[in-house]
Amino acid sequence: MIVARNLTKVFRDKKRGEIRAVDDVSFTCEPGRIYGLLGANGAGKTTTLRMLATLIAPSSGGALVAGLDVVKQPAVVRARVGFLAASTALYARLTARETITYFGRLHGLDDARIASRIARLADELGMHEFLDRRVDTFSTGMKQKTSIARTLVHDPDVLILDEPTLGLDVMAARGIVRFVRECRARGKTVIYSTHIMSEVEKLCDRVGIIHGGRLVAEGTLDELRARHGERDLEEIFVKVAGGEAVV
Ligand SMILES: Nc1ncnc2c1ncn2[C@@H]1O[C@H](COP(=O)(O)OP(=O)(O)OP(=O)(O)O)[C@@H](O)[C@H]1O
Repeated sequence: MIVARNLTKVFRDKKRGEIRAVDDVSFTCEPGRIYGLLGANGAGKTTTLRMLATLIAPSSGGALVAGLDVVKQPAVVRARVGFLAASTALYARLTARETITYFGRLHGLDDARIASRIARLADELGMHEFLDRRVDTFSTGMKQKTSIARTLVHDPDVLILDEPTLGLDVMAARGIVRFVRECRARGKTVIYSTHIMSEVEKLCDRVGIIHGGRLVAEGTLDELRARHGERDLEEIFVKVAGGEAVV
């Protein structure tokens, strides 16, 4: 479960001055549910996810992730969370299996556990054909599957996925979306950031639309449709986030 309460992050930038990248954001995502964080470039999605994954500390407010406080217990939170960053780099010279093993060891897993996790993740993500090939021979889709597998090697309860289908072709993106659905069916708590409306409509149980660092609309798709008198999520998005960005 993820409970964000008044999450706020202020950056101080020499040129731009004070930037309220995330401003008073509160929401809840239950286990077995996918929460979609929808926003344009620069809206504050990545900053929100980085606070939930304990990579940066909030300026104010806080969050409970898997029942743990991100500010007071960051190391324990990290053990329970899999964070897929939008710009994950992989070591070109390692194979997929070596990459996942490396991250498994960083999480303190023994070799038998790592081998069984790799077998399972390779089944679920369709990775068997390229597990023992070097990453520098991979397509973008293969790289993304490897990044996801290394992110989830420790079988975390909470998945924090920042634009997981960015740059993928339709078939590769569908494979990732199917995998995320299966994670939900197994009871994982998933937060999924994207700017692709159709993915939110297909995948997410609740949606938060973030604009200029603020959560400008929040609820199930049906609630948002009823509240804004529109069926199409893109129309709702333009209504609530169509103005100039605040930051
Ligand atoms: N370390 C930082 N220092 C200064 N400003 C930052 C920093 N990180 C993010 N920002 C600013 O905070 C705002 C929100 O950025 P963020 O990356 O969270 O947006 P986003 O919704 O993830 O966008 P995108 O879809 O482009 O990744 C932007 O104005 C960005 O320039």
